[in-house]
Amino acid sequence: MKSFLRLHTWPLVCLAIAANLGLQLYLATGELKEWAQIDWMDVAGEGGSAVLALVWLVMLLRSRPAGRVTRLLTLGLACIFFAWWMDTLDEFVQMPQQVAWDNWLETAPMPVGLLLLTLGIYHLNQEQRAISQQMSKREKLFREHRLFDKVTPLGAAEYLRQQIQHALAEARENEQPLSLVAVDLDDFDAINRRFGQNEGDAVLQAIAQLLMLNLRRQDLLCRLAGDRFVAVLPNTGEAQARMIADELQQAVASLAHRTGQHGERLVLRASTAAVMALDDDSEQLLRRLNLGLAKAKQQLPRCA
Ligand SMILES: Nc1nc2c(ncn2[C@@H]2O[C@H](COP(=O)(O)OP(=O)(O)OP(=O)(O)O)[C@@H](O)[C@H]2O)c(=O)[nH]1
Repeated sequence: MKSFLRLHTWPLVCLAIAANLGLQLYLATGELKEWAQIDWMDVAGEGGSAVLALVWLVMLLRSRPAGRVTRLLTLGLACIFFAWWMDTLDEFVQMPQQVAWDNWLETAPMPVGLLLLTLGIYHLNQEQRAISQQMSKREKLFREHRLFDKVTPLGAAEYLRQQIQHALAEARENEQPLSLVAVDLDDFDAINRRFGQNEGDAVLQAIAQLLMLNLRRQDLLCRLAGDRFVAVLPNTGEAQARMIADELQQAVASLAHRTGQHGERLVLRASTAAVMALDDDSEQLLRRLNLGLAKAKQQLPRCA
């Protein structure tokens, strides 16, 4: 609970301030109703809805990683909670006849909240479709458990090798280019040492999801080893593969990953390499890719 509160301090504090401001405003302007004037059915309906909106908000914040979808859904639910909260206060406080802004406070946040929620659900849907497309590739060989990684939902090294062989054969048959891109986290070992293996696993999972979302429908992402991911890019030349590698590198650098225990923000960086298949077989192609990555790593500034 403590770590949850620490992770989501800002949205929760802002919501508490807004709810409290609403309460203070009503108390300063109106008069508390007599016990007999209170409509308890309305209190139960509107108050219950406000509580449910708050429960949804907490469930959302507990289950989702930070990002645009989470922000939109959080804002939407916060507006909906606020509208129901103000509606509930109305049952306890009699506002003067001439005051009209209380109606605005009760009704205006609701359509705004629903709009934000709709936008959030739209982007969530896009995100899920991208993940499902990647997952469906995994399901093709679902029974071959050993081919799949234990930490991320990706194919492991052997699966990657098989898929490169298939992709090479297909590329030759269709006379199309084929490229590979590798993404390798920089100084990942330090995360394991500082935060432990479980946090390291969480980072690998977040990176796997992020890379999948940034690849195209036809691409296949696998985890080659440790913190090294490889994407197979059908019908892609070297220049385009290089561009995709740069995009993936930027996506990693802008990921806002926070540790599960203390909510510390981790700054992640990755090195990338891109190669296009020439006359090589899958092993030669992977070797060239690893060489490219070793070169990129050599250019990194090293800590003393
Ligand atoms: N948490 C976690 N760590 C892993 C896993 N597989 C490998 N590792 C660790 O990943 C680290 C990889 O270390 P290195 O290859 O030196 O990579 P690095 O620290 O990113 O260094 P550079 O690549 O040179 O920047 C090692 O500490 C491995 O123990 C895994 O499944 N989970």
